[in-house]
Amino acid sequence: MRTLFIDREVLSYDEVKKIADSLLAQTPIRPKLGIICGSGLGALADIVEDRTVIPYEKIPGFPVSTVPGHEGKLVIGKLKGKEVVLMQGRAHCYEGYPPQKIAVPVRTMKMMGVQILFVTCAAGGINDSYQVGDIMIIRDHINLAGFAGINPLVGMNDNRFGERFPPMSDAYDRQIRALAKAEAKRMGLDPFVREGVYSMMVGPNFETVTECRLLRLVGADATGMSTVPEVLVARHCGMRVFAMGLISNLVISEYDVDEKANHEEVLETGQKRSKDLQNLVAAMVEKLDLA
Ligand SMILES: O=P(O)(O)O[C@@H]1C[C@H](O)[C@@H](CO)O1
Ligand code: HPA
Repeated sequence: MRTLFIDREVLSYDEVKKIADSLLAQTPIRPKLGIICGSGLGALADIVEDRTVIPYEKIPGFPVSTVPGHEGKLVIGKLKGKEVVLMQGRAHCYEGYPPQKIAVPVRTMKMMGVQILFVTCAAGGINDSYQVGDIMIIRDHINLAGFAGINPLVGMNDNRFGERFPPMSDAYDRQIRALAKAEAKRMGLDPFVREGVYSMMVGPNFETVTECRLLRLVGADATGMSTVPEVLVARHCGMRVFAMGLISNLVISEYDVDEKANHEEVLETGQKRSKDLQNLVAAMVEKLDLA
């Protein structure tokens, strides 16, 4: 297969199938739900039972996480009795991976039988009403990296993965978002659960003040460096997607102030909210219809 990017980073349908088959051979679990854990959110793996844990280095073709807060392990097991595969940490384009490489774990999960993908991330709050520790259910995204041509679907399209021109107007599943809001309310988490628009730039630097102001102007409520490529690939291959971002910090949108965004704060906020996120995900999974 030829692409505009580095050919050897694009795995063919058969190559992805081989990875999926080799993972399934290591476990009796047949996952219908996939979960990707963002920066500092890997504690979600603690609620998975009867686990098989496979480090990404041991999965040929998988991109390996190189960033603190991303353990880099695939956890296959049961959550509330449902069979799941969870990525404890992810790889990002800013680590040097072409977006087509970020596609590999998502397509692998699809070929393992996953129908619904939960994507989580840490994000900088842009919306003035947001506070650190809020959980933002993602309603839509702005693929700013895509504006610069960074999109995992660029290249020859293999129709066995999905169609050439997938729609994205309904990328974030309305029913699952409603379930998240209902469960958050039932659990008393609603004071800090929001719903908003996530924007993605590649990073790894945090944004300038003027970039933050631009993001606010174009309608972003929070910004990050991930999630969008995974969502594009998941929708391309027909998965239902739910995504949420933990507002791990507020972006700096005033000139000449002393505060600075930093990864330590991002990880700390993840730790502080980890129980709430575990409880919310567990409650949602319990109610989710995974035929
Ligand atoms: O993987 P996510 O998007 O959760 O991680 C965010 C973006 C950067 O990797 C990092 C910055 O602190 O957190
Ligand atoms: N900007 C971009 N990505 C992020 C941020 C941020 O402020 N916080 C966590 N991930």
